[in-house]
Amino acid sequence: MAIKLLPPDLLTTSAPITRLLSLALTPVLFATILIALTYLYTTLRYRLALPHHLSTTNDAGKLSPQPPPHIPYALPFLGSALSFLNPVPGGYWKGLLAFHPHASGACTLLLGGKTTYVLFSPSAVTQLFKSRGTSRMVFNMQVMEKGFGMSKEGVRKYWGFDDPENGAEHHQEKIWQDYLLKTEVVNELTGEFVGTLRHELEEELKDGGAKEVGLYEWLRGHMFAASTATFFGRRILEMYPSLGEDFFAFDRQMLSMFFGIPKLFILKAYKSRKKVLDGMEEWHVKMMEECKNNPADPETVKWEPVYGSRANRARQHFYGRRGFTMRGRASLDLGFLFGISSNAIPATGWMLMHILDPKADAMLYRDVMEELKSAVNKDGTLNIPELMSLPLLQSILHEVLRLYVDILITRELFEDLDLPIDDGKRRIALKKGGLVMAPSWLSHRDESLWVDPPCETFYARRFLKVDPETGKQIFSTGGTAGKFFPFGGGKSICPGRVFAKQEVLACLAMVLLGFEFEALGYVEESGRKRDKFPTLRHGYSGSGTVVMDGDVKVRMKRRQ
Ligand code: HEM
Repeated sequence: MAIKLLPPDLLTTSAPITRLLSLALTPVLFATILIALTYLYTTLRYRLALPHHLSTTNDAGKLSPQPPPHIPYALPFLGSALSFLNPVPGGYWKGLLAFHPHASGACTLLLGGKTTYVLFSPSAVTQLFKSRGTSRMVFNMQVMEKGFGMSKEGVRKYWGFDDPENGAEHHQEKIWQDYLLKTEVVNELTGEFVGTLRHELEEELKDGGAKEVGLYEWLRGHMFAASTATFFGRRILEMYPSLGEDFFAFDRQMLSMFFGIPKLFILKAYKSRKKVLDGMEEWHVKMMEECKNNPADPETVKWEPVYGSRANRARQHFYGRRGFTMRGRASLDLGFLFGISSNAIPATGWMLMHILDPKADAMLYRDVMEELKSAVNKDGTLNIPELMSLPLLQSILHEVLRLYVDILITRELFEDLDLPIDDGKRRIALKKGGLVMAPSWLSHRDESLWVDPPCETFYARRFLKVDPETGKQIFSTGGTAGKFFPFGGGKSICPGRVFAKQEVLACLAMVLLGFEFEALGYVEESGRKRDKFPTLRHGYSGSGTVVMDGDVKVRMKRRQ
C-alpha cells in the first residue's frame, strides 16, 4: 500500500531518493555543525576567561575588570534558555555549579538572546542593591504582559511610553510609600487582617468537636480570604466566592506563561488566567457602578467593603485617571493579588508545618506556644509589637524564607556597572543593556555561607544568638547582607515586607492559640500517605515562596 503511494520515478530509480535524502539531511547536518561549533567556541571562551576571573591579581589594577565568564551553550540565540527551564527547584543551579566554581561569585548566561549576569557573591549582590544604574521596569513590563495577561498597549500606557510625565513608576512608588509602608498604615492593615481572620476562624468547629484536615490546605483558604478582603474589600469574595481556588490554579502555572512556553503546550495555564481575569473584570464593573466610578477617598476613609484598603483605592484612582479599561484593571489587580498571596500564604504554611512536624525538634511546638502566650494581652487580644519581637518565631520565619524563597531578583542595566567580588579582591564589569540577576537559591543555599547545620537543613533556631550582655537568646540576621534577601533589595525591594511579617506572625499566632493540633502524618497532594515531610513542589526557577508538594495531616479542635 505504502509503495503504491510513491511517485513512479521514485519506484524505478534510487537517484531521486538519494537526492531527496541529501536535501532533507542538509539542514540537519548544517544544524549539527552549527551546534557543535557554537558549543566548541563557547566552551573555549569559558575556559580562557575563567582563570582571569578567578585571579585575585586584578585588585592591584594589573588587569581591568571583565564581565564574568560566559557559561558554554550549544544553541545559538537561545543559549541556556532550555536548560534554565528545569522544573526541579534548584535543578538548573545544581547543574551549573557542578562545573562552574561557586567561589567565582558570578557568571554570564545567554537566555533567549539576552545577556544575563548572574550574581552570587554577597559583596556583588549588596552593591547591586545600592547601585543607581539599574531598573526593574523591563522585568515588570514582561510580568504584566506575559504573566498577568495585560495588553501591550495597556503596558505601554502604564509605564507612560507615549506620555512619560504620566508613567506609573513614580505614582506606584508613592502609593506604596503612603499606603503600604507607613507604620500607621501597616498597623491599620494588620488590624483589619486580624479582625477578618478572627471572624473566619470563629466559624471553625463552633460545636466544640474535632476534625481531620490537610494543614496547609485548611490554612490557605482562611488566609487567602482574610488577606484578599483586607486589601480588596469584602465584596470581591461575595461576588466571586471561588476566587481563591481559581487564583491558586493560575498561580501554579503563571511562570510557564511568563517564560514564553508556547501556548499550545500550556492551554490549561491560559484558561486558568482567563477565568480569574473574567471574574475580576466582572467584579470591577459592578463595583464601579456601586461607587459611581469614584472609590472612597484613600486619605479620609480607612477601609470600606467595595474597594477595601487605602492602598487599593489609591491604585484604583490612579488607574481611573489613566483611563484603564476594566480588563486592564483586572490584570493589574491580578498582579497585586499575586504580590499579596503568593509568598505570605505558603511561608505561613511552611512555618506551621515545621512547628507541628511530629518527626522534628520535639521541643519546638512547646517553645513556640510558650513564646506566643507572652504576646497575648490580658483581654485575650494579640499584642502585635510584642509578637513581632519574639526571637524564636522570627527565627522560624527567616529560616522558612531562607529555605523556601526561590526568587530571581532581576534588573536591567541602563549604564555599565562595576561590582566587587570577594569583598573587592576581584571586580567584574557588567555592560549596559544586559540583565543582572541575583537568584536567592544560590545565596540562601550556599553551603559555604550556611554551615551549621548544613544549608539544606531546616533549622528553626538558625537565627538565634545569645546576647553576651544579658545571656538571653536574641534574634539576629547580622552578617547576612547580600546572602539573604527574600524581599529583594534596593529601591525595588518588596513594598509589602513590613505588612507581610505582621500578617504571617499574626496568622500563625491566631491559629496556634485558637486550636490544638495533633499531627497524624504526611500526605501527597493527592491525599495519599507518604513517609517523608513535604518538600518543594516542582516549578520553574523564580516561583517566589515555593509551595509544598504535599501536606501534614492533622486532627484539630478548639482550645478550651
Ligand atoms: C513572605 C512574603 C513576601 C515575600 C517573600 C515577598 C517578596 C517579594 C520580592 C522578592 C519582590 C521583588 C523585589 C525586588 O525585585 O527587589 C516583591 C515585590 C512586590 N511585593 Fe512582595 N513579598 C511578600 C509579601 C508581600 C505582600 C504581603 C505584599 C502586599 C501587601 C507584597 C507586595 C509586593 C509588590 C506590590 C511588589 C512589586 C513592587 C514593584 O513592582 O515595585 N509582597 N515581593
